[in-house]
Amino acid sequence: MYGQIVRDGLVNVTGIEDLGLTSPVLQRTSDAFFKEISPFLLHFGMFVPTIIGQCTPEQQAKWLPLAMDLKIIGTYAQTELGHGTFIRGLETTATYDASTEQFILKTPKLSSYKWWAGGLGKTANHCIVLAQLYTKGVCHGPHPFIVQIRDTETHMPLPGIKVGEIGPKLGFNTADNGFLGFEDFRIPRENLMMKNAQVTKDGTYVKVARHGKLTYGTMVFVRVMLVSDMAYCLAKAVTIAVRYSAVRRQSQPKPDQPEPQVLDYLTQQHKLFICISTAHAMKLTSTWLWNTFTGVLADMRDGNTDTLPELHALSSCLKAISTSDTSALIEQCRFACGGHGYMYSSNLPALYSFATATRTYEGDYTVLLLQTARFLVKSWEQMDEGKPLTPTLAYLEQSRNGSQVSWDDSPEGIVRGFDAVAAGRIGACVKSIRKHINNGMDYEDAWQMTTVQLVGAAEAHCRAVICRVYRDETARLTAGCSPGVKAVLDQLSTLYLLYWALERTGDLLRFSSLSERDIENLQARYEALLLKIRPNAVGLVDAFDFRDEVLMSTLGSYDGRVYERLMEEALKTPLNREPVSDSFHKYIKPMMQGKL
Ligand SMILES: CC(C)(COP(=O)(O)OP(=O)(O)OC[C@H]1O[C@@H](n2cnc3c(N)ncnc32)[C@H](O)[C@@H]1OP(=O)(O)O)[C@@H](O)C(=O)NCCC(=O)NCCSC(=O)/C=C/CCCCCCCCCCCCC(=O)O
Ligand SMILES: Cc1cc2nc3c(=O)[nH]c(=O)nc-3n(C[C@H](O)[C@H](O)[C@H](O)COP(=O)(O)OP(=O)(O)OC[C@H]3O[C@@H](n4cnc5c(N)ncnc54)[C@H](O)[C@@H]3O)c2cc1C
Repeated sequence: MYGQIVRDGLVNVTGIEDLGLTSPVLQRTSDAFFKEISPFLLHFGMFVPTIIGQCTPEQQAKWLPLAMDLKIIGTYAQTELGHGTFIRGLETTATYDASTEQFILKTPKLSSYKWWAGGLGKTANHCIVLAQLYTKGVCHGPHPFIVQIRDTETHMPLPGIKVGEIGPKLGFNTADNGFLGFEDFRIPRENLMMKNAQVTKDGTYVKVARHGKLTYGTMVFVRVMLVSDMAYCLAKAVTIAVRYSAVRRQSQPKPDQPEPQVLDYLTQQHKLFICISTAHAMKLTSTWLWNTFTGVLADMRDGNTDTLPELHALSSCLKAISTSDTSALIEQCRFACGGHGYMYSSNLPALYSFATATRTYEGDYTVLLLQTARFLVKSWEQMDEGKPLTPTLAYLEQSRNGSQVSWDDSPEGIVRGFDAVAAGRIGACVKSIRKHINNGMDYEDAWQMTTVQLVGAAEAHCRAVICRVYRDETARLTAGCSPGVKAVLDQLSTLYLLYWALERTGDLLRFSSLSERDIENLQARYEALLLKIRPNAVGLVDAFDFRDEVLMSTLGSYDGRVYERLMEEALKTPLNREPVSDSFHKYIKPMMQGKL
């Protein structure tokens, strides 16, 4: 099994390398080899980006060619058995020994063991290790080190290294996630990645970065990438589910009528068409976020970190919401395919297990939304002090006078409605925190007592950002399209707004003049729009243009031969190699004869 995985991974990687392509393409093409992920994903997805983001030019000149030519294979080992979210609580230490100009790595107890790094179990021979940096008796917090853990010739773990595979998981089972422990393991001083902080030969710590959190930069990059990845995963899942729903005929709503395609049921359209819209919404938002990200990087290259807090807040909530929505909607696609959606050969289980993992790794959902909430509350307080708001929070101004937004069910009006909900929920959080403080709580406790509302406020902010970006980008990109294409894409973006307006009627009643009659109108418009989209549903998923080799699905193949493919796959299963399993003779027959 593992051997096949590595072979396929290398065919994929070397094929991409020969074509001179980059890691996102690796992620895309690896889908033709793996239903889950390549064992080399962490190498290209985090090890290489960390060398680029955390190393000096001299260090990059040494390590980057080795990594890009696969002369070394790396991963990213930050999480430990005892800590994943709380990076400042990581227990692995790197203590500088000036007499030898080395760092001594230690995992002082079991909970300090690195745990989870993809590819660490059996594939990688190097890794990025986040460890608490000690020099001259002072701890300077977690810093990144590049560490060789295996002999590049024999692949044996180096002396002082304990490494292995963590065992089966819900998914990601082609990633050999591993554990790693250090017993007084020495590395050269130069293996501290020194772009943002340095240690001189005599052990003096020199802070270089203009911002205290640049060590967390790789995580911001991956969070930005994952929004795009989620769009891609959801597009695959809804392609499978819509194509299957066009093939599947079931039940008889009208006597003496043939069984209809299940795609003709309004409830099926309700399950699936939001998935098509959301895939588009996430893709357009991910491109917008990527452009924001590259803009902030450019600012930081000019020494300006002022735009980093907003990027952190955006990448945190968009990663949280895109992964949460995608996990839920891929499961909805599975539900829409009945029993056959539960078959591994449908590929929906693997897509779900990948997406639901992404809701956790690279930053847990709740934790990241609270990071965004921290930025929202700070922005509200700055607005109160008359300071300017960042672009994505301009809508807070409308809440300054506290007047209720009048409901307008045009697409632009619905977008403004979501702005009002976000502003209202952030304001309610600020009010709650201030109430608790006035009642004698300190700020930290007042914050903790408001965290349920803060998570909701961050989600509302994120939803408002997605709605606005999706609406604006659709208008911009369809300006040059044919009327027919423009009409269909406008239907999808309007469906997204109507769907979420109906999901959030409580908030809209609270923070806008939405009435019960307005809700009835929204529901009627939504249902009518589902019917309008139905004729184009298969064409819309075909437009995602997934080859069968990438979709890897008995239910979603282009030719629609679902039952034949299900049976073909069933007959391949090892249990069907012999008509009678030897377990019959060993166990069942003796049991039937009372001999067990
Ligand atoms: C942020 C934490 C939760 C807390 O950190 P802490 O140090 O305690 O800070 P705070 O006290 O909370 O805040 C202090 C201030 O710092 C600001 N801050 C915090 N973080 C950042 C940041 N990242 N950037 C900037 N600023 C930041 C914060 O706002 C405060 O500011 P202020 O005082 O309010 O002004 C932190 O502990 C944390 O981040 N925890 C989460 C841990 C985590 O994310 N771990 C990830 C481990 S690695 C992992 O999980 C790997 C998984 C496998 C990945 C596989 C996929 C990889 C490749 C994907 C490539 C896909 C390609 C496909 C492309 C395509 O589809 O096209
Ligand atoms: C498939 C997979 C692959 C991974 N790959 C890697 C890898 O390659 N490299 C790597 O370093 N790591 C990796 N990880 C680890 C991953 O980054 C962590 O699991 C993730 O960051 C969550 O941290 P945790 O496990 O400590 O969860 P915890 O934070 O312990 O979460 C447990 C609960 O505590 C809650 N919680 C925690 N802190 C707070 C708070 N401040 N306020 C409110 N609630 C809170 C969470 O919301 C959650 O409900 C991987 C994980 C998975 C699942």
